[in-house]
Amino acid sequence: MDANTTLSGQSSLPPLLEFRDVTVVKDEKKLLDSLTVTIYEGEHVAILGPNGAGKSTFIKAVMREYYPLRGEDVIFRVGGKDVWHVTDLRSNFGIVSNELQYTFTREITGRDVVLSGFFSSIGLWWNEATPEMEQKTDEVLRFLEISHLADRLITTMSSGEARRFLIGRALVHDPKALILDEPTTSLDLHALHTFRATLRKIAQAGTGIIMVTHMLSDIIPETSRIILMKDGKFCGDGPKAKMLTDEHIGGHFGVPLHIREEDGWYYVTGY
Ligand SMILES: Nc1ncnc2c1ncn2[C@@H]1O[C@H](COP(=O)(O)OP(=O)(O)OP(=O)(O)O)[C@@H](O)[C@H]1O
Repeated sequence: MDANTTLSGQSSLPPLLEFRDVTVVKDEKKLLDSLTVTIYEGEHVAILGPNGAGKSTFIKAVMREYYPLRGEDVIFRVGGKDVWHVTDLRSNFGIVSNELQYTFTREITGRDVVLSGFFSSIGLWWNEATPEMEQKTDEVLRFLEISHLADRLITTMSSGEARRFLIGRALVHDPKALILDEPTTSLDLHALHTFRATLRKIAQAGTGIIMVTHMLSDIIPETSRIILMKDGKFCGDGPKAKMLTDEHIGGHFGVPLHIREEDGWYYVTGY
């Protein structure tokens, strides 16, 4: 429990995300099924679920790529507001996903990838970059300790290096939370180590981390809350130590397994 959370589990900070009874249907298939959740500002949350659970779809709903079916009880609120211009959502959420990384195939530098966060674009419209944007970009590059790589073309970087520039791109708006969709896919051990250190630094600086993953080893020690997702539904939600047990996780993924905790990190063996 962090300093901003009361014994009842309610945060004293304002809700960042409030969903009630959110159902998303595509091609006559229910991708999200009556999701109800409140995530508070500054909370570090991992949403765990097997392949096809609906994790990426949930993120798409948060970013208003998908809208829920209408209903009397439905709440679909971000930062206390029901209606958003999609670009304004960026002040609440910075997003990092593999999907996004694959779109950066053009020959632009790491610095321009970060700067492009101001335009929600892949490339840049040069004449629109203001001195304030340039300054913020430099600040983010320094914070992430990637200034020395900034002039390299993104296409010549390793996956791990490129991933950190994508985080930079997501951070230029000082979002209240960073949303990460299976962020460690294709990272080697060294890249993983650096990436995790970066995430911890962001979490400790006060930006919420909301991560969807099927890997327990992705969950940084700062994460306090685990939400379990399967078949488009949330089927468990609670403090990390209570949720990350052999019984809960084994049952959720449908395999016998053993979970071991070491220095705040969780590892799965025996499956
Ligand atoms: N636009 C769509 N139309 C129809 N079905 C879809 C659409 N998008 C996703 N799905 C289906 O919805 C289910 C959930 O997909 P989603 O990508 O959200 O799962 P996920 O939990 O992120 O999975 P993974 O861990 O494999 O990335 C899958 O069965 C997927 O095939």
